[in-house]
Amino acid sequence: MPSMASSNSAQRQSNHNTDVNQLKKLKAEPFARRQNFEQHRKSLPIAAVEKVLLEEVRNNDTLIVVGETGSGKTTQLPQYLNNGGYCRDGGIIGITQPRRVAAVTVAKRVAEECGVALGQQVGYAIRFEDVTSRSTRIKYMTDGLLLREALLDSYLSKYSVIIVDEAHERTVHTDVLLGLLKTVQKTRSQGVSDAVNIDHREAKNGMLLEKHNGSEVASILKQCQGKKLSPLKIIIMSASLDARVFSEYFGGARAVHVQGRQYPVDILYTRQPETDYIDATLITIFQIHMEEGPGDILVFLTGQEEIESVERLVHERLPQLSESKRKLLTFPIFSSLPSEKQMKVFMPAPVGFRKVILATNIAETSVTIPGIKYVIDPGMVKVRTYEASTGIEPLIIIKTSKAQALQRSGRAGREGPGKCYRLYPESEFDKLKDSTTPEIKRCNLSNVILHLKALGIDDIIGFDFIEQPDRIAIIKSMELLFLLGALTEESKLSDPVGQKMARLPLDPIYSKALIIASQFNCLEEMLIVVAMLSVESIFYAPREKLEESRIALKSFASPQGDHLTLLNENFINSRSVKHARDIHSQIRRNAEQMGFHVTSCGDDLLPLRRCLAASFFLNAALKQPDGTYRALSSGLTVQIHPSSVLFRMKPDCIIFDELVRTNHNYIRNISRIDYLWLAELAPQCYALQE
Ligand SMILES: Nc1ncnc2c1ncn2[C@@H]1O[C@H](COP(=O)(O)OP(=O)(O)OP(=O)(O)O)[C@@H](O)[C@H]1O
Repeated sequence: MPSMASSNSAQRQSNHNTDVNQLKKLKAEPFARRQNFEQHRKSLPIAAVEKVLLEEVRNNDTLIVVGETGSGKTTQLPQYLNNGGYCRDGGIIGITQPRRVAAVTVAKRVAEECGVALGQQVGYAIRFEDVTSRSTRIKYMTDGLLLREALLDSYLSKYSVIIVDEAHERTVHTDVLLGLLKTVQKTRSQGVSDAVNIDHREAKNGMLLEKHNGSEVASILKQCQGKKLSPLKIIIMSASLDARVFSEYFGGARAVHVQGRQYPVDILYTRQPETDYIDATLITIFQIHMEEGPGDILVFLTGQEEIESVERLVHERLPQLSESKRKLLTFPIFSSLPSEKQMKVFMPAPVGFRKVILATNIAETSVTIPGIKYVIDPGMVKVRTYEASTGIEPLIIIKTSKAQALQRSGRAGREGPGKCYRLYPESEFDKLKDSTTPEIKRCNLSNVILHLKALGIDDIIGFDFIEQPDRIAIIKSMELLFLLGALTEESKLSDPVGQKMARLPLDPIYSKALIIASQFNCLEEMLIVVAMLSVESIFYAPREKLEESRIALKSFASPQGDHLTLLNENFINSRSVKHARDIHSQIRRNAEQMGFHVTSCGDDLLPLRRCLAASFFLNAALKQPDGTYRALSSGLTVQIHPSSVLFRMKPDCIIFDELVRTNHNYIRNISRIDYLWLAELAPQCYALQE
């Protein structure tokens, strides 16, 4: 027995030792990690100018910071400002990113560097996802989200500093935000203390009271009352930005250049132009895999279809390699991929495997994807354009700008030296445009106008944009909003339609469809349709099995059209379906918060089609004798896309969701409607002639 006891005690002793050792290890691990982070932070080029930067921010209300990719701007500057006292008195440092994935991953990284739980001192907020708390002092977010916040608090009063990151991308949100920040800064520096006025104004136009319940309104008013607004510091940041444009816009603001990059990136060009960049991409992937040392590969492609096709081709070719060389894993990332799938690219590859990330320009700026050593850049990008004369928004594939090429190569060289393979000759690089045409110059402006109107900015043409959008585009977009009932004849936001549309984070036509559906008692169905329309096609039709997939689609096609077919739950592309489900639950929550009644029209889907006619009436088309269609508002001759269930049926009158321009003007997502409904449901557009 004693021996037992002694053995037990020996066992206990040994357990105790193990526990203590484990505890020591546990304590030591974060300590070692923190030391690593400290070392890493000190080694970044920006660290050498920390003091200078703080001094510049102190002396200037607006500052432009330009530095090479990976120099530490996005992750470090907010931390410097926090340490420099800019969060005293509860102020928040807000950093905007053009893309959700950057906001999320950078926030995670900075929380780790600061040794805090994500959502505490460091957090992020993106559409429908808020990972912040009362203690958050450094907040990463999308530029679109900050614009939405401005609807609630016109002075952005909780922010002491706002950093607009990747400003060179000139997304439409960035441009609108810059204009707004300029006004906010001016007002705040005039020392406006009567913040209650903002809330009265908002309460008057019904926004604030609708958005919050009574107690929230009271608490917001309390926060604002008597609080003197502090001046707002604005920092505009990018690696490849034309500092002069921003400096001029902000009245000659100072620009600071952060010199140096962390690791070199070798840029390689092809000798000749490539005729097929997909094929060249595949060859380069395998060449790197066979000939180069360890390190993951990041490939830039133009969209989901291209990514999925390269993914398939890589997998088809892999079996031709020797067993030991087959350890290659592909990971796609594009904006309509659900976030948890997007996050997979940030996970390390299993030991011995090489990761190939197939990305759109979503991974072009701000992000650090651990493990990336090689970047393949075919030099192409897909952009949406806008033709004001016809109101159509074709997606086209164009060459990248120099700024984009630099950003892409900058995704390597972040953890060690890297290589970037540009799949075009060097002489071509010299011919590229310096920067991308700002989105505001090539997009439908109806969302922007709706937003500005909701912010109380009525004079859109007179708004101080960094670059004025095309006047005709403004007028056309206002016309569209008027026809949708969002604007009054005096061009004011209508109440309640315009107010509600401004609050729904959707394309105005989709918002309108939801509003009407709540009146037609088919919101349940319309929420599904809108969610499905918000993702890339849920139907998967590989080129080599086109006929088979068409037969499969037929089995659940609705003779009334594609919108009703979307309701039949025959989900095929699980990725898109998952994403559509997420969007569905988000917009449903949104609609419920706004007091919409989510009811179903049951088996009789007639109200849903009438509702589609009442919201998509600007996209109505009539069959012509030769089987093509004439789009009623633009007068364009269009054709039903072969993927539509109505491709062969060809009804007399239809509405469509999208026009895609290839060698034809194809329309997609189509529903059969009755011609007479147009005059009945959209008389503002189709009054019947006596
Ligand atoms: N998630 C991460 N994992 C590993 N290292 C990271 C991560 N995020 C940042 N880093 C490291 O921190 C460095 C600085 O990143 P940061 O995003 O601050 O640079 P930046 O100057 O803003 O670059 P860019 O202009 O490309 O956005 C990176 O080069 C990388 O070494």
